[in-house]
Amino acid sequence: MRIVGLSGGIASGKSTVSNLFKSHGIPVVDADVIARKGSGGWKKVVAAFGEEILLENGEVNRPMLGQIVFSDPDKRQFLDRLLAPHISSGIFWEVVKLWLKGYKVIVLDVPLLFEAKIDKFTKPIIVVWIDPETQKKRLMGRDKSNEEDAGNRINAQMPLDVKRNKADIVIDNTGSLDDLKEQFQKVLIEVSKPLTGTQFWHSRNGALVILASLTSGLVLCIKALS
Ligand SMILES: CC(C)(COP(=O)(O)OP(=O)(O)OC[C@H]1O[C@@H](n2cnc3c(N)ncnc32)[C@H](O)[C@@H]1O)[C@@H](O)C(=O)NCCC(=O)NCCS
Ligand SMILES: Nc1ncnc2c1ncn2[C@@H]1O[C@H](COP(=O)(O)OP(=O)(O)OP(=O)(O)O)[C@@H](O)[C@H]1O
Repeated sequence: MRIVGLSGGIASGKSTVSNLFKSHGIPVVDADVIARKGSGGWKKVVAAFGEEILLENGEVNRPMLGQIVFSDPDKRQFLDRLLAPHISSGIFWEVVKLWLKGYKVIVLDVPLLFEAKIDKFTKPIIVVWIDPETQKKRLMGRDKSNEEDAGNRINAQMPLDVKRNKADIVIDNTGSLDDLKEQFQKVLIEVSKPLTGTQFWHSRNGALVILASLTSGLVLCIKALS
């Protein structure tokens, strides 16, 4: 199985690229662990930040929690530590489900792929890059936020240029959506190439071949001994 890593900076265009993968039939696992009411991550967030962080329907008020953690680095690190095990196990089980379904290529959309050291499990690693000015503009436009708030969120992450240097494939999303789609076509060809030997043996079909070989080997041994 090929596990492609997808990362980038805030508002650099990861979700837009994710949607392109999905529209081409490639499943995307994302790291959203606190959304579901009653989940382990949700319970920890409520215990740590209080019920005032909840909306009337019991879901986490994400803009409110974002406001709290992005204006206080200690609280953000605390939230990260709280959620890290849930993020890892959530991703792991989603990958297992897709493996069982026989998918050969899947994408992990993880904003903090490098920070959380999940990059070592993914190949290739795609980073959606954008120039800093356009990033701030798009972030402020999308979230209707001011410059200070946008700056806090951008500064909470590893600099995008550092992420770019760690990438196998860089998508530059500074231009138009058509530019992005053009680059995406090349990326799609790259990630859809035949699996390498290791990736094949790590896929469900590879595991079935191993199982079938072991079973027939065992049967032959038993026959030879009887
Ligand atoms: C802070 C929260 C409530 C904000 O929720 P909201 O719906 O407003 O934003 P969303 O989840 O879509 O995140 C938007 C972007 O913010 C950035 N971001 C999110 N969390 C963090 C963080 N802890 N540190 C740095 N950047 C972050 C990412 O680029 C992300 O793509 C939420 O992101 C959260 O719970 N974050 C902590 C855990 C987490 O999901 N970490 C990122 C996954 S590895
Ligand atoms: N090439 C583009 N041209 C113009 N707008 C774009 C382009 N790509 C993305 N956008 C817009 O920029 C904003 C950020 O994009 P998107 O939500 O995909 O980023 P993201 O990296 O997933 O963000 P986050 O880190 O906050 O989850 C959105 O409003 C999106 O519609």
